[in-house]
Amino acid sequence: MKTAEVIRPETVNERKTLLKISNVSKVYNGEIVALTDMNLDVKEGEFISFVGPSGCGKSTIFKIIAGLSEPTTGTVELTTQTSKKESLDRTEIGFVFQHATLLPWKSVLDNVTLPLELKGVSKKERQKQGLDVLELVGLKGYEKSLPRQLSGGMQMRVSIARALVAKPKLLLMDEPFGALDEITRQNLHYELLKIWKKTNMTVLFITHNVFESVFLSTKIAVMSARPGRISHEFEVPEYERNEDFRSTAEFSQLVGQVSKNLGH
Ligand SMILES: Nc1ncnc2c1ncn2[C@@H]1O[C@H](COP(=O)(O)OP(=O)(O)OP(=O)(O)O)[C@@H](O)[C@H]1O
Repeated sequence: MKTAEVIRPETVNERKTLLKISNVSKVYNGEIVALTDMNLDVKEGEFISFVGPSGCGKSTIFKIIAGLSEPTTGTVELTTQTSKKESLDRTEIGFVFQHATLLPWKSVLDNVTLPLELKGVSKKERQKQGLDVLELVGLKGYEKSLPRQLSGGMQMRVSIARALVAKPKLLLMDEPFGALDEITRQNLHYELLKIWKKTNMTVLFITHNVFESVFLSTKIAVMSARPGRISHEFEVPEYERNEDFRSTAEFSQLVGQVSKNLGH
């Protein structure tokens, strides 16, 4: 079994494991080997970014974690459950995609509360939880708006709110800010970090942007070219994430380290 090279700061994370990916491989149609021998331990409360070349299997591992696809070999365990034997409890996993994928005819509030409606939660309770989560993402007052009346960044906030409304333990974000302009993207970085701290969630985040991965994460998982596996893990020390952090020597050094190991 190949193991990833772990580049650690002095402090070692002692938190409980939330998700364990063990020797996962995925072969599509009996011929396309998307993942091979992938291993990763995710601790509660971590924010892990996945970076790697296009087609290395980042979305594939997210689909396996979410229970939307089965691994060909290996296991993904969320606390005590194993996706090989039974699907993960989806209510504990939220998913945010690159595009907001909102229903255009439904109001912001109705979009956000859709997962609760599907679970049969009463209208009164749905509205309460929906308004709470809209406040959390900074969209208080927009509950009656339609998606087309919002900017791309605001639509993404709605999409994040919809994923948060069911109070997931684990949030999977597949290039959520990839289609946004740089200023909106940076504003959302701060918002997302605030939400992450406030909710104590565990976040897994796919990005092609190394700067973004260093700014947001507690750990960066670098994946090799297809067939993908984790080739390096970088733990990011607990710097205060503010505008100054982006111009520090530590930030540039981490960006350099991660970039140097991409594509290996
Ligand atoms: N349903 C599928 N059937 C067949 N092949 C697939 C399927 N889904 C993904 N693949 C292939 O598996 C490989 C990994 O795809 P995946 O989308 O997981 O990569 P990725 O790292 O997320 O890519 P990108 O960064 O471009 O979004 C690619 O070669 C892709 O073409």
